[in-house]
Amino acid sequence: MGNEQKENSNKYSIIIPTYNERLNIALLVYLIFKHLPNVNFEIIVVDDGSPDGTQDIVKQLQSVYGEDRILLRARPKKLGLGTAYIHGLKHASGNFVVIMDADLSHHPKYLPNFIKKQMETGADIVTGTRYVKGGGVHGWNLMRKLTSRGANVLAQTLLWPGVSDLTGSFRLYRKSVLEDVIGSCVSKGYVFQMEMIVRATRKGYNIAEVPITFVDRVYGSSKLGGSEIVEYLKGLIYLLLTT
Ligand SMILES: Nc1nc2c(ncn2[C@@H]2O[C@H](COP(=O)(O)OP(=O)(O)O[C@H]3O[C@H](CO)[C@@H](O)[C@H](O)[C@@H]3O)[C@@H](O)[C@H]2O)c(=O)[nH]1
Repeated sequence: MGNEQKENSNKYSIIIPTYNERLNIALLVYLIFKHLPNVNFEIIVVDDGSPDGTQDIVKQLQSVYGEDRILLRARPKKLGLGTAYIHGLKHASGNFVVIMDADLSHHPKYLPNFIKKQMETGADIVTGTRYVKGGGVHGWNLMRKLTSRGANVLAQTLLWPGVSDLTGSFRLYRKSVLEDVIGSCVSKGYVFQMEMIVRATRKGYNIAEVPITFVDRVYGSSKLGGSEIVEYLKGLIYLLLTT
């Protein structure tokens, strides 16, 4: 980004929810620092008492990078993705907030694109999308691809949000916008991503998109199960009736 980064006086709070991400978190943090050399940012890890000892690794990373650059805001047990973001947001000191997964499926190499896009467009939200030219998904089996595609097509058809990827979570928000929208969200699990973006469009916020390729995790396993799919369908009906 060259000169643009030097002129960028914003601060970015990167919120990373973790549950059993011991094998991924160090590489992720390394890559974030590598790809944002001239950017003012903090990383906020919201760990839900991961039994694999994710917090021990985060503490080691704090000793390397500093507790002002990596904040650990733990919760005692697994309480869901939506509330993990809310928890992280409470501790964010930046005027922009990035939300991304810990498992490297959201590659930090895209972070400069999010920042550049926001600065060029003045958007309130920049959302990573797998479903435009230049974006994609790598490493999912057919069932997972169909689930994601189906969830998006269903939501596009019923809710008309004008955003191509409703269920992705790699996003940059103006902090004030995130605080405003998050307060009206009721979802706690994965459906939270869709609710956020639908409510933001209904409130008239300006949303830009950047293509990303989502690469399935190498280490650990997805926490997306059948119960999350049922919750998604319930959430979709709820949004249909209330927005
Ligand atoms: N703190 C906390 N973190 C959690 C929890 N559940 C999951 N996470 C963390 O949230 C991130 C995403 O979890 P995954 O289980 O890896 O998600 P996924 O199945 O790959 O789903 C991804 O893609 C979906 C779209 O297809 C997204 O909807 C979803 O948010 C996520 O980005 C990871 O960093 C994981 O450790 C929780 O209850 N609490």
